[in-house]
Amino acid sequence: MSQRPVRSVLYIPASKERALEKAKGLACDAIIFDLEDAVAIDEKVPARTLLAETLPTADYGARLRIVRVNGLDTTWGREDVLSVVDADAVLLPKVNSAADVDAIAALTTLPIWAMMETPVGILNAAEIAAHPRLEGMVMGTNDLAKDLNTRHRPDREPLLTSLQMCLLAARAHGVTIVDGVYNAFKDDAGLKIECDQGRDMGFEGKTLIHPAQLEVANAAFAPSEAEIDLSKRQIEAFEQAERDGQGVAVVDGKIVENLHIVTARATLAKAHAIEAMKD
Ligand SMILES: CC(C)(COP(=O)(O)OP(=O)(O)OC[C@H]1O[C@@H](n2cnc3c(N)ncnc32)[C@H](O)[C@@H]1OP(=O)(O)O)[C@@H](O)C(=O)NCCC(=O)NCCSC(=O)C[C@H](O)C(=O)O
Ligand SMILES: [Mg+2]
Repeated sequence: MSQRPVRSVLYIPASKERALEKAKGLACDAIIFDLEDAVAIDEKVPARTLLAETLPTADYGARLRIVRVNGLDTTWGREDVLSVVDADAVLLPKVNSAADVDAIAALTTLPIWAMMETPVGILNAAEIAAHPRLEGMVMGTNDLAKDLNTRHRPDREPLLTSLQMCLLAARAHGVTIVDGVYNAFKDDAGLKIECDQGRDMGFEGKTLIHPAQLEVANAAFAPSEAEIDLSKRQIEAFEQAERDGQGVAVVDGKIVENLHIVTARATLAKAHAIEAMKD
């Protein structure tokens, strides 16, 4: 899991100069500068050039800077990867196997993230997550829904198996993982439901397509005041129990063991990391 908050991961088409500028002041934890699906064919090369010029000098503060390149089987993929020097990670779309990660690893020394959005990729999630150069996974729920022939439903039931397989793989191998996008960017209520579902499942954040979605995602993936308060009380109670020679404490009528303290400490660490992002 990431030590840095990745509650809100905003896609920005790298062709849009205005959006590249605007992002410097947006409350997102991470940015995906997109050279792939958000960029029209005629704009691919100019967008790559613009991004290569922008990233070394632009101040994006503490935001994680991830560049999504075109696939290595396209005209642009290889040059895209070679052009990315100043970023925190390179994101490869439509990853199908660990061999795909090998292929991009041969072109860059930057950390690698993988889009999980093909049926073969989902079936190979464990070997992809286990790749030594892989640091993050991003669910591509639009491509996945297309390839699975599913229809979008508010409960995302047709996608749950795929989402959980990737989560299992990410958790098993200590890799960061964020949820897919919510296309209806003016529907805050629907976005909140999907963010809450993703948070409950274990995702660390959500990918977003519009600045209007940031607030909902940031709130959903941050520890709530109630969670922070409970974590503090659990730690206090457990430490007292230990001093009393006990291995278990009780808080709000529920047992608290060492494993709960691991979660409580992680909750407080995340809250602190989010606070630090504001500096
Ligand atoms: C969806 C959009 C095309 C809407 O654009 P627009 O009509 O320009 O929106 P607004 O007029 O409401 O914009 C208001 C201001 O906000 C800025 N803006 C808009 N979007 C972004 C953004 N993503 N990042 C930064 N800034 C943004 C505008 O410039 C306006 O600023 P100002 O001029 O100062 O008022 C547009 O939002 C958009 O292009 N979004 C990104 C789409 C995208 O990246 N798609 C690809 C990723 S999704 C995907 O591929 C997932 C995956 O692969 C899968 O398979 O699921
Ligand atoms: Mg996609």
